[in-house]
Amino acid sequence: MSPNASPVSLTRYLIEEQREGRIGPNLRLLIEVVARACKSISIAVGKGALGGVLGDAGTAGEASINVQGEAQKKLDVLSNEILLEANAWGGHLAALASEEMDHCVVIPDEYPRGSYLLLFDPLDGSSNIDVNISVGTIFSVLRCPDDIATVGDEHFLQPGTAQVAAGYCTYGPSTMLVLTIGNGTHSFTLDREIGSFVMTTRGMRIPEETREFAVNMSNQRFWEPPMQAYVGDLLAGTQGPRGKDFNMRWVASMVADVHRILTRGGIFSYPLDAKCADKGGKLRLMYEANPMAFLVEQAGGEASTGRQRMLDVAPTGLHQRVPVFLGSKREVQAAVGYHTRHDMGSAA
Ligand SMILES: O=P(O)(O)OC[C@H]1O[C@](O)(COP(=O)(O)O)[C@@H](O)[C@@H]1O
Ligand SMILES: [Mg+2]
Ligand SMILES: [Mg+2]
Repeated sequence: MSPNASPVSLTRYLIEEQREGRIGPNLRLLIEVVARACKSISIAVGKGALGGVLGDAGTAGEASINVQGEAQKKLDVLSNEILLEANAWGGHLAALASEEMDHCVVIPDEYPRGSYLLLFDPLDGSSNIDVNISVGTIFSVLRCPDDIATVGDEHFLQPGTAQVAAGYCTYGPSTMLVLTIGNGTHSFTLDREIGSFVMTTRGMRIPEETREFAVNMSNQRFWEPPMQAYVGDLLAGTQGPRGKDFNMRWVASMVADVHRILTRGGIFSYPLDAKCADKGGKLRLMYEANPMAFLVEQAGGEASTGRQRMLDVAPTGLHQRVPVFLGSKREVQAAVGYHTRHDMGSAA
């Protein structure tokens, strides 16, 4: 446990925040339900091959494909079902949207309509499931407009600044929930013996400077010129204009890469490249980039598309993709600088 952490459970933390008037009882309940679902996913992930949950979803040799055109893993489908079932009874939610579903699921009329919208990436880093590397769940909470007759996908299309809560759960050597309700970013570690999340860092802070970057280098030749120039200068180290050597890490689970950056600094980027340019990027705005941007800003970092603050992007689709740069403030500003200078026509 970090020296500044108080030994409080997630439940107690949320009750304190409610007492302070920062959240209402419905948002508290919603976060508790998501956390409970994450515990179930953690158990399924932890069983691995013994639970029969590894490998691709689908039957009779036919791959199951999601709305993104990506093959689903069994755990993608199972995690999605766990989150849907946990939230289905209503009360706190009006509708849910997921990476794994084409459109939102609206809480049926027979249940009271809640005041929130929940978005999630039920299992992030799917390519790592079968090789026992950390994966995670990412979630974002928005308010549901109250002057509407029926809820639809369009009501989710709110900028990241409208998020009232965001978080992720990482299923690694330990299971950790990292949460913000707009009052700092805090981490909770699952105590498996007692079955509850216990706060292990209150107020995570990302160092402003870094010597570590995270990017999939195999895409280098597909990047735009400003990204080529930026990473070229990182690789030049002490011999180049940055004047320092950089280290590189790439887990290929956004949750794990962002968790490292929240813990010890760094910059994470999934830039625009020629392979994904027609889609706008690789990572999804509503349930990957925006919740991570909220967490990172609340920890003193920055998050950008390279050309715009991430949280200011006006969404146009539930599954919209964006380029992503996030992490240590000065390093994100440096990466954005290359894009700005390039777009202004000067040498990056
Ligand atoms: O395999 P690549 O191209 O390096 O992409 C890795 C990225 O894709 C993702 O796995 C996408 O998430 P999903 O697994 O939820 O589709 C990110 O977690 C990760 O940062
Ligand atoms: Mg993902
Ligand atoms: Mg996913």
